[in-house]
Amino acid sequence: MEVEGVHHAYGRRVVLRGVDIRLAAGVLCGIVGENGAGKSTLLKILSGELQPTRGVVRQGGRFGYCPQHVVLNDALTVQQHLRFFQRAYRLADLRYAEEVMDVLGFADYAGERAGVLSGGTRQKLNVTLALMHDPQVLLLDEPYQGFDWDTYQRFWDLAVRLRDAGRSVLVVSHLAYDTERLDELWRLDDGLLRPDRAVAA
Ligand SMILES: Nc1ncnc2c1ncn2[C@@H]1O[C@H](COP(=O)(O)OP(=O)(O)OP(=O)(O)O)[C@@H](O)[C@H]1O
Repeated sequence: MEVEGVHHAYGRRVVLRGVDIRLAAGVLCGIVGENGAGKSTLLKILSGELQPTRGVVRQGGRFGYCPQHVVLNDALTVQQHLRFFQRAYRLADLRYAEEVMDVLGFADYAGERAGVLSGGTRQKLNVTLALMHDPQVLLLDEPYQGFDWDTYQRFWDLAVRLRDAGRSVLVVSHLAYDTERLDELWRLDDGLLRPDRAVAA
């Protein structure tokens, strides 16, 4: 995925002022920035949910997008969500989804309606729905919000595993914890992305 000169404004509020980034295969990349810096706006543009005011986004292959705000249907069970997305992604089975559920530790909730799940469990489902078709490019907006410590650790293990399997993983957060797990770290500030630290992979 390649992004060149992306600008975005909401009315007169300019949020992005020329963002460039290249997300290579087999790279685990982080973007940090203060609240309101424009991180979610950038991810919405990368995922195609939002059209930039100006600039180019080039992407190839399957991608998975985990939005910051969980989008679930409270009346449907976890299993029904998986089936719905299985159809949308045209998957033959749910084996990989079930593997991700095991890693995130919520396989026991398959029969529960989304409306009764705890915030952290809703987020686990949100992440699973973004991952279950094994995308080549993964865009994760504050993916570990509400996770307990164990799940948080397992989430990072999974992110590293996906990176090692050649996927591009982009994690956006307002907190820069665990930066040693990342290959690249960028800071979004004043509408521009600047390298915070670059580690040779
Ligand atoms: N639909 C919108 N209309 C108008 N302004 C918006 C809209 N969405 C976001 N903004 C504004 O754009 C700026 C960037 O918002 P964005 O959600 O991208 O920031 P963020 O870095 O993801 O913040 P946070 O860490 O709090 O999630 C903020 O000032 C926000 O108020």
